[in-house]
Amino acid sequence: MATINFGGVLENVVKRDEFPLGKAQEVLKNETVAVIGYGVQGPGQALNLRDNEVNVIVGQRKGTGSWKKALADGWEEGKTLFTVEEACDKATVVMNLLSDAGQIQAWEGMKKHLTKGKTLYFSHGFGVTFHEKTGIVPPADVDVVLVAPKGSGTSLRSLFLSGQGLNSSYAVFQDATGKAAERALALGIAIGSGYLFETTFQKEVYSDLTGERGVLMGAVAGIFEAQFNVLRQRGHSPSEAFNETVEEFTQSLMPLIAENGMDWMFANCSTTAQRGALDWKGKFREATEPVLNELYDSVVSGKEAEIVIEANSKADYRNKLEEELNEMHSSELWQTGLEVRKLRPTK
Ligand SMILES: NC(=O)C1=CN([C@@H]2O[C@H](COP(=O)(O)OP(=O)(O)OC[C@H]3O[C@@H](n4cnc5c(N)ncnc54)[C@H](O)[C@@H]3O)[C@@H](O)[C@H]2O)C=CC1
Ligand SMILES: CC(=O)[C@](C)(O)C(=O)O
Ligand SMILES: [Mg+2]
Ligand SMILES: [Mg+2]
Repeated sequence: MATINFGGVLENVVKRDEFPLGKAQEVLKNETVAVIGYGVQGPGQALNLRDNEVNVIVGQRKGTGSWKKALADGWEEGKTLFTVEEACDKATVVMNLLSDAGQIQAWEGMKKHLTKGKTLYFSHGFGVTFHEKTGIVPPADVDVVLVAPKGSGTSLRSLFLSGQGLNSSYAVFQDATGKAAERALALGIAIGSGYLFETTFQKEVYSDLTGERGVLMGAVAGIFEAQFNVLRQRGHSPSEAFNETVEEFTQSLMPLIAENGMDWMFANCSTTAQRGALDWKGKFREATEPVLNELYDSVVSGKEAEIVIEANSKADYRNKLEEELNEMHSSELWQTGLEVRKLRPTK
């Protein structure tokens, strides 16, 4: 553990140099780790574990698209690729990376195999926190832990391959063996996390649902649409509206924020821009803070969980999501984006 001063607040975090991969491998050396679900997080975590020489198998519904993806990634049926229940049976560490709605449907079948001393792992606090809606109540004699990478499984894999890592939170919900925290950290390091910060299942799900509905996805999508629309309505060309809303943000200014913070990005823009942005920033904060509070309340009340469970438990939930993403894809905004991306010079 390292104590870091985050802008005046002290917090304990776990870095790779204090919990090196060798230590994680030692903790996991007698474990059979089953990654259940091969959607987005499944491949990222399973492939990183495999490359880190952890004894890992995959459990997935046979014949699905994800099953085929697992085969294509080199998992072998009957050797390292099994049905969900078979993998849970063989495993000592069960990593539940099914979709949050899928976890509800698969739970009874998985629970049978969670015998004394095993570890049950999640990458989201959803199922356990909203147990009244999900029915996910782990047996008392298993360790229950969480490692939640703060980003897409796709990035978890690509950053691992480039020698970097995504930060993750970790939590212990139930420590039946006295080893739950050590196991959580070992798994966190072995899946390729950057640094790990401690949380609880409840705090993880509250912050995660807020973040993705808010700034990370919902808000950014909404504010892009709003500004693009205003510029188009005021007579600007698609090129101008798109470049001034999205392309400049992702290609020029966002990387500067990532590199050295918001003030650094501001400092690299004109004094004209700085003056105006500093003046308007407060207005945007005030306009959005009530919306974010409304969102947080909706998360805490369980309403967001209910909506997700109801929608994503339907047989055709993927078609419905795809339809909505297609609508986004075919909008003038994102069709402009498609063309603008093609116009990016290549080396
Ligand atoms: N997508 C991401 O990058 C992130 C996901 N998470 C969390 O990780 C977990 C997994 O998420 P994703 O990878 O996005 O899941 P996903 O939506 O890609 O689904 C994963 C797998 O679940 C399987 N599945 C769905 N319903 C099933 C059922 N009834 N029975 C058996 N299998 C079923 C699907 O075949 C699929 O392969 C979730 O708890 C999610 O909140 C956390 C951080 C980021
Ligand atoms: C990628 C991630 O961490 C999200 C946005 O919370 C999710 O996919 O659920
Ligand atoms: Mg998240
Ligand atoms: Mg999430």
